[in-house]
Amino acid sequence: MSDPKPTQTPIIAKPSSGDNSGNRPANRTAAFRALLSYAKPHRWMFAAVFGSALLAISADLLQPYLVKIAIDDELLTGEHEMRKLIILGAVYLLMAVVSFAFGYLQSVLVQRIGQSIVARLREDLFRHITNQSMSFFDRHPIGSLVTNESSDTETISQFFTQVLISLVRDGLMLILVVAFMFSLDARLAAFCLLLFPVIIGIAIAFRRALRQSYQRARSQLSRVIAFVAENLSGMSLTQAFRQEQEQRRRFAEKNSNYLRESLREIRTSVMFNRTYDTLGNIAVALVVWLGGLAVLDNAIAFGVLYAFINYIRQFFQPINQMTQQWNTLQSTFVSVERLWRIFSQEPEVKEPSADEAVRPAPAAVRGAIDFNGVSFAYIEGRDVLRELDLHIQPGEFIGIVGTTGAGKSSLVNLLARFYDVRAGNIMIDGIDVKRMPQDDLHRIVGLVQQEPFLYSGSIIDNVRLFREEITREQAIEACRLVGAHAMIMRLKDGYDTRLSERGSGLSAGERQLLSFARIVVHQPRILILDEATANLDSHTERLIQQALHVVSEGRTTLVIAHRLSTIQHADRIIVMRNGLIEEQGTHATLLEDRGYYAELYAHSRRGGTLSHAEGRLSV
Ligand SMILES: Nc1ncnc2c1ncn2[C@@H]1O[C@H](COP(=O)(O)OP(=O)(O)OP(=O)(O)O)[C@@H](O)[C@H]1O
Repeated sequence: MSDPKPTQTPIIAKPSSGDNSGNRPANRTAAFRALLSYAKPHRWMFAAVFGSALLAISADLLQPYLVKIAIDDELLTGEHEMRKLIILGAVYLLMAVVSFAFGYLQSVLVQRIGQSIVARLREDLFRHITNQSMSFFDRHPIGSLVTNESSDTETISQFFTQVLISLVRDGLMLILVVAFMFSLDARLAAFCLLLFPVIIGIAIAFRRALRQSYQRARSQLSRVIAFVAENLSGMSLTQAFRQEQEQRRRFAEKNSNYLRESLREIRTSVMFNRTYDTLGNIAVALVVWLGGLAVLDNAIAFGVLYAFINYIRQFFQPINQMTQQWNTLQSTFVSVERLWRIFSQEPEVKEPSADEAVRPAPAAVRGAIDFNGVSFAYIEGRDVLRELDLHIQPGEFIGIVGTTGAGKSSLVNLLARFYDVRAGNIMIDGIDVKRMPQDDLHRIVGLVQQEPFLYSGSIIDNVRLFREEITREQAIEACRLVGAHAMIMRLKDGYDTRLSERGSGLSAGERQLLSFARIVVHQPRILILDEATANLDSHTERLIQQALHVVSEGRTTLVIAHRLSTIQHADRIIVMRNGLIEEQGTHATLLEDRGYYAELYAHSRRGGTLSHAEGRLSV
């Protein structure tokens, strides 16, 4: 019942062989090389950016040179020709226009490249995550995956739109400024280059402070975000236990920590910029002094001094810009490594190779299921199912009951191949589930979860799961069949009612009815139902019973039951305890045996549910 898994591979999905453990520290160089491979398809655009930057900067740098010509060749010679001055003025204006036009083009192109790279990256990442096995989601909290998908990809976008462009543009600018200065006067230019070590020294001195303050501010911000996310999802608990004031106090504390660190970061950054500015001003003063002496000695022309003063300012600007990218570069490293770690993980549940794959036609599947000596562990060494044997006939209705943690959900998770068995095998109609492509398997095995997941969208979309080939009429007919029609018609917009996140506008029972309708529409040959533990009112419970009766008709059905009434009429009831099947039989034979099931039954008659901790009877 899952959507088909796309086969297109992401550019950075494949780490070199031997590097796919996923848990070992990511290799930064390899990660960056992979990231740059995303830029490869845009190489011509990058060339256009480079060309535009070159033109814009050259036009910028020519302007002081034109003024220098006007001063030295026209104004100070006393033989100035108006025509030449007008031409110089016009060229100056033209240069300003060229600088504007190509500067604009370069910025637009670079944003375009950056955004398309990141859109592609986000898509690949989402595809990669959706292809992962359930064990991956056990290891990666949803919150951190959301951060990967949103802010990590955004940081990488900044790498292309800010860091890379700064390296190109400011690097070019620096080279051209130095070239212009040397062409004007090698001595003054050499003097300016002496400032380089000072500039580098200041950058190094500030770098540590900048990085630390940046990291501290980021970590305080992520604490604020995590706290808000946690609180929003637990809001009902907060209100039920009157925790609002305490939570507000904790939030205020985190918020003020973030404020303090942000202000510190800004102070460090401003201090750094001002220091640079001051250094720039000192350099100008020195140039005026040294250059002024040279002009008085007639060693250089006045226009040269004028142009030099301009260039020395432009000399500091790119260096300042490039050092400012340091923080972004640092966070890009962190983000790339984090994404690389995700991309390096191969799904643990593997698709069968073309030779092994068996693709039974869903309609021809009879629905016989065999668990042969199945052992399974989520964590190595801690088996939750132990050499379990279970053979189910086509069309059989199986009820599964047992203590909490007995392994009921694990059993059905293995049948749907969310995880792979550690030992033994699971067959459907004699075919090992490992040999069925997952698309086919999920068309054969339909699942109604304890907490059915509803997408934000309309009711109709949720029933047909966005599949266009299923008509509205078919979806409505399915809802009628499972008895959900009346309930849906009571909603504001009927079948077009838009559900909020996870279907929070509906009750647990209503959500289950909708997922029954999905089963009717998608027609899997095997149905797994993890019954909702929520206490349903007797009317909804009756509706669910009837719906279950309808959807189990002609299908092999496995129901993990929390209410006895759901499975009392099952063909067979499996009683599980500590990863083993303790008893099995019909309701009547199990009661006769006076074993664990009879004990559970007596307990449920007193008003308890069927699963409880380690077999201890608690109401
Ligand atoms: N994702 C997981 N990672 C690690 N251990 C898990 C995971 N899911 C379940 N377990 C453990 O496996 C054992 C069996 O769990 P399972 O969910 O199959 O029990 P269950 O019989 O369905 O229980 P319940 O009736 O409470 O749903 C439990 O000890 C549980 O703690």
